[in-house]
Amino acid sequence: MMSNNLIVLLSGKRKTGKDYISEKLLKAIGEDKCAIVRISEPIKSQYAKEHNLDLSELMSPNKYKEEYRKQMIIWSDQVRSQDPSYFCKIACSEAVPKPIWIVSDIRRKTDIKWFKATYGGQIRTVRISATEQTRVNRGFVFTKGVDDVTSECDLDDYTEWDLCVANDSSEECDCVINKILSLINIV
Ligand SMILES: Nc1ncnc2c1ncn2[C@@H]1O[C@H](COP(=O)(O)OP(=O)(O)OP(=O)(O)O)[C@@H](O)[C@H]1O
Repeated sequence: MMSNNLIVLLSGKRKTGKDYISEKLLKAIGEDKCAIVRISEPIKSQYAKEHNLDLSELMSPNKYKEEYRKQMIIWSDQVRSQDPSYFCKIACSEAVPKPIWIVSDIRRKTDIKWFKATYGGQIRTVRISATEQTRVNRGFVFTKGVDDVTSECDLDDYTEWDLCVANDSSEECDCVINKILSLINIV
């Protein structure tokens, strides 16, 4: 990436709308200036490779993916115990160079630490929330081994967000997009 560029780190619990907001931001900023970076991509591709699985199935939001979610969390934690920023580094090295990156799935304090240590003042952090009822309406089902472990809970007590936003409705979502755009000085 060139200097003076920005990286927006998005965090939020399952079904708060991280992907949804990332796609809306991408459209609002424009694909010429912006790319979505997913830390889950190298996790899935490396997991698939090591376990001889079909990556396209693993990437799709279906039952197959859900079955492997727990196993992938355990496997990726083992990798992280050797190198906490392993997947962040791969995701960034494989990302398309653009002035603005939106990292759609920040889950750990060590992720934020690595991004800040590597990209310094280019980082903006955003926490997305939604009520439990909203998340349930969007299909959230509490799953042991997924929703009660570090990957889902590590950032619950993080307080240094540049911006905290609620995404419970389409009206709120427009407001969320505008707030993020003004955080990165695009409006
Ligand atoms: N503001 C909104 N208005 C309407 N639908 C929304 C809104 N935000 C999210 N959704 C819908 O809620 C569902 C969950 O959103 P999304 O997949 O973006 O969540 P997520 O935080 O990325 O979840 P996960 O961590 O499980 O991947 C999707 O079907 C999405 O279209």
